[in-house]
Amino acid sequence: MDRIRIRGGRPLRGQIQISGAKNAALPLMATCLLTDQEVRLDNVPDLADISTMTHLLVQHGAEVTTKLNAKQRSLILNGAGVNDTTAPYDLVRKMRASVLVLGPLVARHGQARVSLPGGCAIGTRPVDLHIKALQQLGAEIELKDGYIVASAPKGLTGAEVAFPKVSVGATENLMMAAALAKGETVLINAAREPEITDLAHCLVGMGAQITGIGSNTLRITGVERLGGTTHRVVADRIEAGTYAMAAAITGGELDLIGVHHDLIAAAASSLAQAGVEIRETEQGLHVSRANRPLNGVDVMTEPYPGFPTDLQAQMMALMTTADGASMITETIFENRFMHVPELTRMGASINVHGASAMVRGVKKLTGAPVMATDLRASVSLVLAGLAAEGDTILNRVYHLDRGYEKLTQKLSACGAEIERLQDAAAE
Ligand SMILES: CC(=O)N[C@H]1[C@@H](OP(=O)(O)OP(=O)(O)OC[C@H]2O[C@@H](n3ccc(=O)[nH]c3=O)[C@H](O)[C@@H]2O)O[C@H](CO)[C@@H](O)[C@@H]1O
Ligand SMILES: C=C(OP(=O)(O)O)C(=O)O
Repeated sequence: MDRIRIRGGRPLRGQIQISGAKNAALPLMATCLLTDQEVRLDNVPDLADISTMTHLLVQHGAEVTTKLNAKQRSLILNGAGVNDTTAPYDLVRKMRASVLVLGPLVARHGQARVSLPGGCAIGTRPVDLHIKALQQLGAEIELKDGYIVASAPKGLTGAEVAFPKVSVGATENLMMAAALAKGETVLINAAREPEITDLAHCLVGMGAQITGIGSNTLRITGVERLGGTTHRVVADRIEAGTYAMAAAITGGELDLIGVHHDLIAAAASSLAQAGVEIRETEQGLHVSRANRPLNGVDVMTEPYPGFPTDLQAQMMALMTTADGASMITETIFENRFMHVPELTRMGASINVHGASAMVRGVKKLTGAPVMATDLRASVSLVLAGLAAEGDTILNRVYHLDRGYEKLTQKLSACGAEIERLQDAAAE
């Protein structure tokens, strides 16, 4: 298995092009199941999760073609030939976002058999909200042999759905299903993440009728059929936030190209409180901590527009070297502190009490062999390695391949000493 070796201590300087968002591209790809016309997605990142979603859609009978040019990667998806409504365990277990095919399949094909995703390193992650809400739209659903078996032979009917808890995936699944249901669906307490807004705009491009986009109440009037569209995937705010924190932890400065301040407002505000300068430029954002101290700040994860859980591990890595203490509270997932023991092995001082971690800044981190069990925990160790004295060897690099396009190339172009060691070369 590949590893990454980092020799820390070099401030990052330069430009990083921010890729299209994984968490926007995945639901956008599922929209091809709603129509027999072509959906073209531009600015799609080259990631393992995108390949997994491609395999799943092809397994359903969709055609997926990749088009590359110097500037971007596009996918052309065609769901005209969809003839298999099963999402098998082997693909769903690799990537939980596979459950996003459930709503489109049952809405357009009247049936779906989707493996239950199960838990993962960050928590139990049930899909009860997806199931209950689809039942409210008239789908008959039973759980059988580890699968969600859904049917709606006469189609779905719009309804008022009040989510008891904010869920990104459930909002996305229901938005796609409701777009083809009869009559009006109202989604109350819907998630408002930029990836949801992006999906809504794409659906509108396909002919869906949606109002309240960007708010927590979405009104969707179903249409008989949806058509094709061309849509550009929104910039990856989590990738941008990660590189902003990489600039900060190394005491460097970076230009992040292609991202807007609004997308990372909560993280930018925490970084500003910590003493990091962030300003908008014509092309994106300039992030700088050159020659400035870093202060400890308290952070609590919340649904958008709050501080994103997907940046919690990276923020914690940053806080390990701040002046003073920082309290980091995770409210979205029950088990998202898997990075703590590894950061501690690199010299960090962190005590976890339930959902909160008290981080006391230390003068320096030291390199170590480390590994993590999920994507963002893994990248937090990369950030720690960039700042640490000596060498860090990161194992289980496949987690990073799920969510960071060209990670080592982007960082080394900005002066990081980082390389990927392939199998045999790995120590
Ligand atoms: C592919 C993708 O976009 N993944 C993101 C998405 O995941 P995902 O869509 O899985 O996350 P949700 O917003 O659904 O989860 C939020 C919370 O609700 C709970 N829950 C969710 C559904 C459900 O049916 N029942 C239930 O109890 C979850 O266990 C979790 O505690 O949003 C998360 C929260 O911003 C991000 O960390 C993930 O990166
Ligand atoms: C948790 C994440 O992804 P997923 O929901 O696909 O596991 C993530 O992107 O940090």
